[in-house]
Parts: sequence; structure tokens; C-alpha cells
Amino acid sequence: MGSISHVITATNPTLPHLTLTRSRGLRLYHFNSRLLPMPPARVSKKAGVFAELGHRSTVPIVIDFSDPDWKTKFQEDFERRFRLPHITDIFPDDPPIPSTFCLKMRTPMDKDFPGHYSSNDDWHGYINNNDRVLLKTIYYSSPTSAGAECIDPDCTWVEQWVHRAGPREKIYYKPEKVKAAIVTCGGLCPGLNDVIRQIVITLEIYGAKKIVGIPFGYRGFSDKELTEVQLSRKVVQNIHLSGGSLLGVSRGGPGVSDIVDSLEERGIDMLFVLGGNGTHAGANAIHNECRKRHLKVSVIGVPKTIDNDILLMDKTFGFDTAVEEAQRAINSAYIEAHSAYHGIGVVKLMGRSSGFIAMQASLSSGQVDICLIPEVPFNLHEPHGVLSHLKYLLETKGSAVVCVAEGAGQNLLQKTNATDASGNVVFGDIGVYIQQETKKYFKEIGVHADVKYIDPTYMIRACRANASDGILCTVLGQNAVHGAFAGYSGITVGLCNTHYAYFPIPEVISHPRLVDPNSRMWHRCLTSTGQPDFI
Ligand SMILES: Nc1ncnc2c1ncn2[C@@H]1O[C@H](COP(=O)(O)OP(=O)(O)O)[C@@H](O)[C@H]1O
Ligand SMILES: O=P(O)(O)OC[C@H]1O[C@](O)(COP(=O)(O)O)[C@@H](O)[C@@H]1O
Ligand SMILES: [Mg+2]
Repeated sequence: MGSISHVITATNPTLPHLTLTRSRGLRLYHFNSRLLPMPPARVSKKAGVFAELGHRSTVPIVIDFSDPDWKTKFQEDFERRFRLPHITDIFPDDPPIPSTFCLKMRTPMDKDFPGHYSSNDDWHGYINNNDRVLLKTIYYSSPTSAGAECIDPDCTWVEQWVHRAGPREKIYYKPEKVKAAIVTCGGLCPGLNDVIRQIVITLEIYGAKKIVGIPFGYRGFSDKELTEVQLSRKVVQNIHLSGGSLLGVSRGGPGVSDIVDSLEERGIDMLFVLGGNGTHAGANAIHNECRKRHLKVSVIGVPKTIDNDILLMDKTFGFDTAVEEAQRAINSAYIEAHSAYHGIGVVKLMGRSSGFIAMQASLSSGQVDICLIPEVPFNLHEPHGVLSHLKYLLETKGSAVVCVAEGAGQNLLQKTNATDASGNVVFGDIGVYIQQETKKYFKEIGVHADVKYIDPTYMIRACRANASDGILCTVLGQNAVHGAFAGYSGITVGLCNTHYAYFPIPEVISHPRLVDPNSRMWHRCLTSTGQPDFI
């Protein structure tokens, strides 16, 4: 086994910037400036192999870099981990049929459509099952390069390929027999209606006739009062023009076994699940339960997280809109602060574990003096803390704007053990805390300060998607349907280096994607705000 003390595994794809080290026999890893103990279940005893997390291996642990074949072994393991679960894994004799999705159409579409063209035509624009997208595109010549994601101490270039999304030439479901269901879970996010709409439209293009929406998230599977919503192109035609979800959302709900009972009762063959980490954990459990029961069901996720905290993806839908909408709140805070004598504006933005919205909104507004995110610890009261910097800003600029992510500085607040219906920890309000402490601080030092606090969370979440998110939602929705007809299950779809890819669900939800404090983007944010370290 190679000496762990020099093993730099920045083992992206699942643990970016992860450095393994050893201290007094404990395996530790550096994750975004924090030194954390390695969970024992993830530690493999054998060099060159990866430990199992649940039934799928997700976390590369120890690589024996003295093995001349380590790179090949790494890549083989990567290929295995990113293999897409397919219906033929449990139904090996299930024959595919030529796709009914054709890019050449004749008008008018009569009732015999699809089927005008056979798949024997020369060109259809299908994706070959062996097409791949390169996951990492930067060659870091040294582990010291900014934001370096290295696998070995020399930062060797290792190609990592993921599966390209899109329509396949062969499909595993007869469209006229398919019953497809869509469910939206978790909190609201701009773009939910765009994705629902595009899933329905694409299903119809394949020739599916039975398309339903499950109301109010997973709850809709068990609550007898809630009835399925019949969906068609006509029903969804204009739903993207408003925010929210046509189907409604919820947290909590029935267990996986009850959900799969309900799928069986309803005769659902394809389930499209729109939601974040929690929803995807549920979708993966539904997929596994279907396999256990030998059910031919494709469960396909579409990542919905305004916080942008799903691994391996350029961005998730709703995030761009959130950043854009956050500008209004920041601008209002700036105007209030700038127009007041010694004004301070505090804006709290979404981001339970990840500060992407706060970082990007601060960057794009150019009006933020202090950006605080969960990934970067800070002090408030200490000599180099936020409050003394605010004092400096009032003295030098006359006003200041603070942008704080909801999950930032939770160590400063009193912990409650409260959780929401989905089991997420309910956070203390860091925005209110900063507002109160700022007021107290300036009163105590006898300096006038006019502090205003804005929390635009629900105004942002309820917006309709902007143009860029609209496009993202459209392509994700279409690719979700292509993935289901292609026979995949337990997968999700995402944007990867500007291309669309399918991922096995466990690979993207093993932990929330975080802002890397060593990344260029965070450093750009610091350059823009001009803020010091608050430690
Ligand atoms: N580990 C899990 N396994 C199964 N279902 C889960 C899990 N975590 C959350 N869920 C379910 O997923 C849904 C959405 O979860 P939640 O955390 O509220 O939102 P999000 O999907 O946006 O993270 C809820 O109905 C919740 O019960
Ligand atoms: O008030 P709610 O509905 O519980 O939602 C609050 C949460 O919703 C979010 O905006 C998004 O959360 P999800 O991704 O889990 O839907 C979080 O940033 C925030 O903590
Ligand atoms: Mg969540």
C-alpha cells in the first residue's frame, strides 16, 4: 500500500479536493479546509480498491500508486461505478424495439403517429450507448495549482468518462402501453413547471398516452384524498409561464415500500422524480425496491436544487434564476444602506450546506462587501471578525452590504434539535442573528449604525425560470424521458462541461456539492468584495 501520508486523492468525482492523511492511526481527510475523520464504513483494507457505500461503491479510498497499473485500475473502477443500471439487468431477455422517437417528422401528425419513418433510415440523431462525456477537463500540472483536483501525488492526468444523455435507437417500453408518472418533491424551485412540461411533451412524442402527475410530492402516493392529475401537452402547454409546481410539492411522506405498493397498484412503468438530495435518495430506494420486487419500472431523477448542491454537475436548474433574482434583494439592501447614515444592509440567501447562491450573487452584484458561506468559517465579535470589518467599512465607505447564506455560521447559533418533515435540520436564522449582533455591537461602541435585513428566500423560490434555466429544464426534461425509454433506471440527468450526461443516482448524492474555498471562483468573490479572512 502506498504511504497514505502523501496520498492526494482529490478523488473527484465524488470527493473534490479530498486529501487523505493519517494522524495517530486515524484516517483523516481534508475537505474544504476542514480535517474530518474518514467514516470507517468507507475505508477499504485493500490497496487499490474502493470501499462500498451501501450496495454501490462510491468513494475511492486508497490507491496504491506504486502499482504500475493503478491508473487502469482506477479507470476500470470508475467505469464500473458510473455504469448505468438498466432494465436488462433484471430482465435480460426483454427485447428492445426500434425507437418511436424520430427527429424527422411529417405533418400533420395523424393519429397513427409515431411510425412514419422506420429506424432503418440512415440518420436519426440518436446517441450511441458508448458515447461518453469527459467529466474533468482541466489538466493540473501540480497539486499546488489553484483548485487542483488530483488523484495521485503527481496530479497525473486521468480521463474520467460519464455516459452521454439523449435518445437511443432502441427502446425498452412500448409507448402506447406505458403509464408514466411525474412527482415533484422538496421545496419549490424555479423551473419545476418547465421540466414537467417537457417530460409530458417528450413522452407524447414517443407515443405515450397515459401520463399522470402525483400531487404534492411523495405524499401523493399514500394520501387517498389526493388524486392523480391527468397530463397532456394541452394541460402543460403554458405552465412554464408561472413559477411553483403544477403538481404541488411536499416534504416527508410515506416510506419506500408504500410508494412502490402504490406504483404497482397504479400500474406505473416510468417514474420521473424531480427533487434534490433527499428526493434522489428516495428515488434510488424506489428503484432498488422495484428491482427487489422484479418490477419493470424506470425511475429517473431530475435534480432540482436551487442551492446547486448536487455533485458533478455544472449547475442545477433554478440556480441561475435564483442568482438573478437575488440581485434585486442585494440591490435593495445596497440602496437602503447607501441612502442611510452609516447604513448596513444584510441579505440572507438560500444555501443550507453550500454557498453557491450567495457567492455567485455577490460576484454578479458587485455591491456586496462581505459574503459569508457555510464552507468558510468566520468570527463575528473577535478582533478580526465581521463586526470590526463593518466598523472599518462605515468609517471608510459610509455603508456596507453583507450577503450571508442560510447555512453559514451555524456554529454561532444555539442548536435546536428540530428537523423538518423530511428530516432536514432546521437552522437558526443567521441573518437575524447578524442583524441583532450588529445593532448591539455599534450601540456598545457608541457608533451610529442603521441596520436593515432582507430575507428574499420565498420570493426567489416562487419565481418562474429565466431564459437560461428554461433551456436547461427543457433539455433535462427531454433527456429524462429518453433515459426511461432507453431502459435505464436509478439514474439522474445533468449538465456536465456543457454536455448532458446520465449518472447513477448514488454518485451524485453521496454528500452535498460544496464551494471549494481554494477554488478560483471563491477567490474571485473575495477579490470582488475585498473582504479579509474573519478568523
Ligand atoms: N434518505 C432518504 N430516503 C428516502 N426518502 C428521502 C430521504 N431523504 C428525503 N427523502 C424524501 O424526499 C423528499 C424530499 O426531501 P427533502 O430533503 O425535503 O428535499 P430535497 O429533495 O430537495 O432535498 C421527502 O418527501 C422526503 O421524505
Ligand atoms: O421552508 P421550506 O419549504 O422548508 O424550505 C426551506 C429550504 O428550501 C431551500 O430553499 C431548498 O431546499 P430543498 O432543495 O430541500 O428544496 C433551502 O435552501 C431552504 O433551507
Ligand atoms: Mg435537500
